[in-house]
Amino acid sequence: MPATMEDVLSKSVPPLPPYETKEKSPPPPELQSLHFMHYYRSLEKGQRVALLGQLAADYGVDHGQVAELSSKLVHAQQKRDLGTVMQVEDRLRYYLTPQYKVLFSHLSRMEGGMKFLVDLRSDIVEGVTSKVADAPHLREMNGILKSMLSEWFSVGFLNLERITWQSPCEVLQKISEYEAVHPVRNWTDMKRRVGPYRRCFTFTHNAMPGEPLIVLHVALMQSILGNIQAIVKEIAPSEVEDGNKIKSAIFYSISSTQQGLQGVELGNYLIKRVVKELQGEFCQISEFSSLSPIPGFTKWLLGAFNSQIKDMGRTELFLESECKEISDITEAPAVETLKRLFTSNEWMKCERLVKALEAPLMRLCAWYLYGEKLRGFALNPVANFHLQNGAVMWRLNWMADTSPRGAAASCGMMVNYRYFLENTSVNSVRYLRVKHIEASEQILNLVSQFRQNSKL
Ligand SMILES: CC(C)(COP(=O)(O)OP(=O)(O)O)[C@@H](O)C(=O)NCCC(N)=O
Repeated sequence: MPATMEDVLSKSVPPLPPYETKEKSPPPPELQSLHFMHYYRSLEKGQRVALLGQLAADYGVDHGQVAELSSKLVHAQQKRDLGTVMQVEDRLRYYLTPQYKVLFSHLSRMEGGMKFLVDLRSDIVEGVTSKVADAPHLREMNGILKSMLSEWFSVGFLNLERITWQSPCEVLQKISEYEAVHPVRNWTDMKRRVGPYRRCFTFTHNAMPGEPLIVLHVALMQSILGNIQAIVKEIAPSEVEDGNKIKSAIFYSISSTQQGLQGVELGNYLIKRVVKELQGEFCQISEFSSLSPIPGFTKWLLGAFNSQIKDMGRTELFLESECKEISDITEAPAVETLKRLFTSNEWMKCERLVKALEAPLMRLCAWYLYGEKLRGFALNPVANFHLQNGAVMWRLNWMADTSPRGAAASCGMMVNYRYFLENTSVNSVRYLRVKHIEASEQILNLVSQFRQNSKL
């Protein structure tokens, strides 16, 4: 008779030891936790979410115990009995521990257990976002497991590894497969990314050997670049790397490889750690900046454009003079041209059109990055990531990525988020606390041009 979820859970989730013997309770038999791992892995995706929902709901906090202790605490406070208050608070702290936390702790100490927990959290994250399971309990379990993972994957337990052409082939293969920003085309491309004037760093964890947790690609240049083709398409230089030429580090791709570590902020830690590494290697290096894509801009622009056409029969995103110039160049109504613009990169081959579109698209994109918000934070996820890290929205670049991918995502524009090392902490706090976006004069000028010339 196959075991039911309830059987497996009741046998493999160890009870919270009584408060009085919490220090002396032996761990549950490893077999129990192993059984849970094997059973969980045997389930289909949908069954896993159902089990997680049941685990979260039935093996969480003992609410009865918490309620009883809470009333005891109120009573002790009313009697101003500090000794009892302290005792009851310590019990309360203990009994606010969900039962499943004991299971997670045991799993983390088992062979392959950490990777299992990271993958389990990935399923929880998917369950929470897809809302298929008991959301409040699942959200609580997601938070508990995230904070446990944040401790287990804090910087002190992470290994910074530099990937080179001499790294194991399987690691280079993984780096290539994990690249989520500028896909690696072939082994020549991969060799270029770890060759002269390039660095590739990862964080690894001893509990997940051979698994790069997050990958950062860096270009070492004489100045902060505003064009990705100059980085990813360039043929490897014949010259040997000359450290004296290196003044700037451009972070041109960063990719997290474990969805289960979402929210653990590995990207922020990796960037800051790599900055220290590069400062140690190159005494002249003084500038640190990303060269970031702007995923979602074209889609946002098309949405705003279509709703204006639908509501008013015309667009107010572009000046009349701009529409006229576009229509003169294409000998077609500006609206038709602009619609084509958002769905193909043909316009990039027409020099006059590229020139005519620069001013409007740059001011619209600056507004999209600086003005469009989600719960008060930057709507664009890449902007939000770098601003959380304390970077400055520093420079918007025209024709920065003329690949079909760059054209489709953001009409070919890219942005530099610059890390002024002495200001990142202050900028990060201001962004997270009061949602202030630190931006350069170029960005602010483009935003004020938007406010004067375009209407959403
Ligand atoms: C940008 C990335 C690396 C941030 O990862 P991380 O620091 O772990 O984010 P989080 O812990 O804040 O969720 C991650 O969101 C990612 O891989 N995004 C897709 C690729 C990209 N660079 O936009």
